[in-house]
Amino acid sequence: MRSSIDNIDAALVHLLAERFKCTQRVGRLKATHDLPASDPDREARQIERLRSLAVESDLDPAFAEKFLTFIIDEVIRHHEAIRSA
Ligand SMILES: C=C(O[C@@H]1C=C(C(=O)O)C=C[C@H]1O)C(=O)O
Repeated sequence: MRSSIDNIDAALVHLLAERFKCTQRVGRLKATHDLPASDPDREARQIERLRSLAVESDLDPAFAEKFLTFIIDEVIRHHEAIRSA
């Protein structure tokens, strides 16, 4: 069991690293085109989507929302840092 948990944790880190590579590119585009760091409509759509995927997968939707919000907050922090660099 623990070796599967280790593999899953490694996959999560790799997936997050890929996601942050994409969001860093979005952050650079936003800074270039003078767009705001955060897009609340997109965030709300993503949160709703992830909540319903969580329900389908038998994962607590409140946890899925908390997890995504945690990641998005970090992305916005990166976008603001890119903007003020
Ligand atoms: C990555 C973006 O920037 C922000 C981060 C988001 C995310 O991490 O999913 C979503 C919306 C934005 O607030 C974007 O606008 O697509």
